[in-house]
Amino acid sequence: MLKFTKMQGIGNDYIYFDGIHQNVPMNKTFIQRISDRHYGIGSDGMIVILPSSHCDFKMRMFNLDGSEAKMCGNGIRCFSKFVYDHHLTDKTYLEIETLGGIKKVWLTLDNQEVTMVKVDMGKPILETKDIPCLFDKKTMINEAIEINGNIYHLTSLSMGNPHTVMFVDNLDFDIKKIGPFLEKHDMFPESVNTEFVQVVDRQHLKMRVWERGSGETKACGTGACACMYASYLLGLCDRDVFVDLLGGRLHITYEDGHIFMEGEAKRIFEGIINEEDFYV
Ligand SMILES: N[C@@H](CCC[C@H](N)C(=O)O)C(=O)O
Repeated sequence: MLKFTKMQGIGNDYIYFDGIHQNVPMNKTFIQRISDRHYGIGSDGMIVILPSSHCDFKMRMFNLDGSEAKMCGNGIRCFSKFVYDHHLTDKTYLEIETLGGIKKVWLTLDNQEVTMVKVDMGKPILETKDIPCLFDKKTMINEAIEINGNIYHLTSLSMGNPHTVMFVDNLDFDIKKIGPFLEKHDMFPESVNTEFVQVVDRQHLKMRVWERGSGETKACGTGACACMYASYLLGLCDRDVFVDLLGGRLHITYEDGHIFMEGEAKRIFEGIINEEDFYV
């Protein structure tokens, strides 16, 4: 039997497992089935809390299709609430090992309950070879790219995971027509998360996201950071902005070369499953 907690950060929902006190299966079939919204618990994917040799904890995260990602912004906020609420730590400053590097996290408490979480998301990476993005220039900043006979201006970067950002006049469009196409485009050998961004003013951005491995989600924390940094690079916003996503708002700042993200983290429910039920 496996204990789990379903949590969400502005609507980006994952199933969280304590992998310190129980053995958590991390194979694709199990992840796809528990994440299924009709036959499983239902989520955008799965996140596992693990011990770390040099940090407070280690996070591993998996998308809905079972693929593993190096970082998850909304996930790391809920991860941090999980370890505090489950008494795995009493610290309100944490260092968390991820496949995308060590992330520093600050918890805000209200009546001993974690409500808001701030994360140092690190330095954005622009070099195409490190995103990775197969493009014949060192960076892809507002480059006109032809896709399916249309020209799109893309800015690509890594926030530990790959993102490409496209500016649009409004967010009311059929994301299924373009999201999956960019996700699987040859230009991105490890696939990509795409942010569609509308600039409201210099302190306010709106975005929708098509996530690699999960499709359209209500929010993406690394995506909101990518969207802010791309907008900042192009001179479209200040260093301190609010990003509105379908599921809620994140506060993103750019300080001393690092991106900081702050937002809510919420528990939805807890439960116990029999692993075997998810292989049939
Ligand atoms: N929703 C996440 C990002 C999850 C991983 C992403 N789909 C990828 O494969 O890179 C976030 O909040 O950052």
